[in-house]
Amino acid sequence: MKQVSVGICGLGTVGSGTFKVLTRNAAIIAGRSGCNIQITRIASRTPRTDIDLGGVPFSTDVYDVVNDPAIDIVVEVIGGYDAAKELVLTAIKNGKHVVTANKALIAEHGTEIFAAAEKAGVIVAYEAGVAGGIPVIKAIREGLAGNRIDWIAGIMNGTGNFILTEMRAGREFAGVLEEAKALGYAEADPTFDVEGIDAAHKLTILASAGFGVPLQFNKAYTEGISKITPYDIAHAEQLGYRIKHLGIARRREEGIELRVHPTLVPQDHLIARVDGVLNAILVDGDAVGQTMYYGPGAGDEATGSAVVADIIDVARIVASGSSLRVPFLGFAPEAMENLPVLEMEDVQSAYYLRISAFDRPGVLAEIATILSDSGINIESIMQKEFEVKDGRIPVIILTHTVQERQMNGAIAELENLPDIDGKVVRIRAENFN
Ligand SMILES: NC(=O)c1ccc[n+]([C@@H]2O[C@H](COP(=O)([O-])OP(=O)(O)OC[C@H]3O[C@@H](n4cnc5c(N)ncnc54)[C@H](O)[C@@H]3O)[C@@H](O)[C@H]2O)c1
Ligand SMILES: N[C@@H](CCO)C(=O)O
Ligand code: NA
Repeated sequence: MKQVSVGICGLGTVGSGTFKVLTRNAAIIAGRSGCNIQITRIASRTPRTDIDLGGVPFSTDVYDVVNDPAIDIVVEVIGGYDAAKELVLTAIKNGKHVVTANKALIAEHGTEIFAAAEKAGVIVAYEAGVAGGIPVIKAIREGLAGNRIDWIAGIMNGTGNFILTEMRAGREFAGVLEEAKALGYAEADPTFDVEGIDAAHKLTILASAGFGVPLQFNKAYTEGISKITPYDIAHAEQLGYRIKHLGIARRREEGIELRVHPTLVPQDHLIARVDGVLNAILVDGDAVGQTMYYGPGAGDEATGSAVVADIIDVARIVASGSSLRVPFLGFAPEAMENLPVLEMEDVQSAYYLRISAFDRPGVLAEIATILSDSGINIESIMQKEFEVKDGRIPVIILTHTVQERQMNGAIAELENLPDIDGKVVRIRAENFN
């Protein structure tokens, strides 16, 4: 049996989950991989006294792992950018395969890292970075390899979904975020979760693997959930929708839509039922139609499950000596297409609007005229007399799909009306057609 030696860098949530899964399921893993996979070194800045490392040498310097000539696979689960990038590039230079859970690193520096790995003839695997334990990278790069993928959309941040789920049950934003941090779901900087940056990292990777376009995180549109109010959650429900924080990547002839924002989804769609820390990714392929991948998007052993699957993949390839590998982003580098990422003004979406109108006769007609003159069709409109407060009444509108540019123009006109008070609240809506 081929010996494969693994070194783990970072013994936090994911590092410890990986250690536990690899250790507990060693016999199953040996059976599946045909290899004797052993953890031979662990390094992490903060030692853990709560885990029995079974005599595996531990140090606080990750370069004890990266520079150990006996190690075949380096697992990078320290997180962050600079130190992680340096670690990964050094491991590659040292001829080691890398398994990482670091989507920020791949989304922002993947092009450089993959090029270095290609040159060195080593593998960089990152399944754990996208939707944690859900094998969605495997599904897209391998299971759906025969399809032209047209769009990918989903809940790709567990912390954000946990917050929205608990807010629907009446809890306050800040308290739920504290709980998500304590449960180990949140990023080191939780604004990455709340403001959609983490989801945009994952979406960037999914779009590349799905469409065969370069990683373009800096072009992704990112809007968080911190401005979502219980009022809008309740009114979306009354319209038959639920608010979810979605990443949406759509391939159109003229380019790629790449956007993360709160989104109204139909209550009877499966995705509306995905609650708590769970994630779900919908992938639409021309041959297969819509498929959905659902499961835990964060957590120690759930994420460890994906890290270990990548380790097994690498071990099988190392053991077989095969040079035929799944390309890092699912397409041969020379087959990647330089499709542009569309400006946000060019994306197409339906919209939920909340307008604070002075309760005067004719105001609804004024609103309807502006929307209709802008080519925007109204799907439904809601106004409740009993909600009048300080002479203002909320008007809730759901529109059909339009170009964001049209909507921006209409909103600017609405906000100029003397009968409208303050800013119009807009939340995009999606029907997955
Ligand atoms: N927590 C999750 O559920 C989850 C899920 C998927 C992906 N991820 C990703 O996995 C990575 C790790 O996340 P985590 O939640 O395990 O973080 P964590 O903070 O729990 O663990 C990171 C560990 O690495 C150590 N570390 C950090 N920098 C170091 C350095 N320069 N040298 C040595 N040790 C260092 C820290 O001391 C800590 O023990 C991140 O990239 C994160 O985005 C996390
Ligand atoms: N902070 C991330 C971890 C998993 O990538 C989340 O909540 O989804
Ligand atoms: Na995954």
